[in-house]
Amino acid sequence: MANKKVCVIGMGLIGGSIALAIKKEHHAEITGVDVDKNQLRLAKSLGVIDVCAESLEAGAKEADLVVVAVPVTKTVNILEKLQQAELKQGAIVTDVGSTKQQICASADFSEQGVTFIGGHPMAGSHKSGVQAAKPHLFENAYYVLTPTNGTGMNRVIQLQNWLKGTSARFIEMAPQRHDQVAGLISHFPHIIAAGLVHQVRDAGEKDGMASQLAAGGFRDITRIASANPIMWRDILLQNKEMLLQLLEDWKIQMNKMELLIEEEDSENILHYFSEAKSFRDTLPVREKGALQSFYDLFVDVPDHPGVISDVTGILAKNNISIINIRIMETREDITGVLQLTFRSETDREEGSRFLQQSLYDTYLAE
Ligand SMILES: NC(=O)c1ccc[n+]([C@@H]2O[C@H](COP(=O)([O-])OP(=O)(O)OC[C@H]3O[C@@H](n4cnc5c(N)ncnc54)[C@H](O)[C@@H]3O)[C@@H](O)[C@H]2O)c1
Ligand SMILES: O=C(O)C(=O)C[C@]1(C(=O)O)C=C[C@@H](O)C=C1
Repeated sequence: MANKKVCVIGMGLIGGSIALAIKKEHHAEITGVDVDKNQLRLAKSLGVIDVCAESLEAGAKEADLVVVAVPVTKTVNILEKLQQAELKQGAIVTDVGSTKQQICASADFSEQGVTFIGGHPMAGSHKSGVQAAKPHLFENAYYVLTPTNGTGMNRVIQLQNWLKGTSARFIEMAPQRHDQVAGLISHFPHIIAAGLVHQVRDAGEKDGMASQLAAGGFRDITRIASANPIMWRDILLQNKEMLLQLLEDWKIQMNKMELLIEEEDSENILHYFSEAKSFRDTLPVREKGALQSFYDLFVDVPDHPGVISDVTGILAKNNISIINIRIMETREDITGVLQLTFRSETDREEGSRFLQQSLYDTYLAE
């Protein structure tokens, strides 16, 4: 799509990643808008956008596609402003918000000859800001679109075409259904993660031992508590009814567990964990979406000082980031195994290639 224009409002993690994904597939000029001028300048210097807009209205005016990527309460304000603004006839406006009902209810562009289609790429990170943006952030993730009955099929296809570079899997859903599902698998777990962190903090242990020992499991289950608090405050406020219902269900579940422990009901405690394990084990592991997925690579390493920094150095030199590294127990025939965790299949493949070029043996699990 040559000579086309895209406007991305909100130059953070998601806006930046969408802009990069669009750049991969289209020769469009991308204009960025952000209230934080530093983020906007950074986006320009990183090559995420081509132009910094002076204002929301100026940025959106000539755009064929407008993507709103700000916290969800701000999304509603911005959509209202866009409805008062001059937009290009036939443009598509979309958003990336983690909630859909209030946003979609606030978007009526019919008088402007513009189509609004709500969207939510169901992958992300606890990091914020354009510096964390990646073109492949949504690779293999579900990308929910919420067209209404009146949205032409060709408009949905056009939007999917714009977003082709995300390599995401599009799925259509009604806004209400989206908020139910996202509440269950994303919004509510966030409350629990933050709650667990509060529980440790409030225990107020003087020797700080619990924080010091908080390792593996605790860090895994609470990673998302490090996410942007403004983003999550807004999500909770917009999905109020569903979250209140889920809190009620949770209390019932915890009361049940309280009783089982009180009664030392070993059979049913075992049953509770076994059932959870069976269900958890059936969830897709190599796909993003409801659950974040990671891509592991195993590397045989000799027992030699500096080997870890050599491996990480090779990856860093080639701009491949890893999100975790673990030294696994030594096997008899070789001296050590490093488990490297990548964010995407592409990163893992590239990482493996560069390490093999440096004569490391790499392999996947199983
Ligand atoms: N982070 C995730 O994992 C994730 C995943 C999918 C969807 N989302 C959704 O994406 C949206 C953006 O999240 P993010 O993680 O990119 O946040 P972020 O904090 O990285 O970026 C948000 C950006 O929006 C800007 N902004 C705020 N108000 C603005 C306004 N009125 N006008 C212009 N710019 C404004 C901020 O300055 C910031 O640069 C949210 O709606 C969130 O629910 C987030
Ligand atoms: O991986 C993370 O850090 C996320 O929290 C990503 C996550 C999620 O809950 O899965 C968070 C909010 C978004 O709306 C979509 C994805």
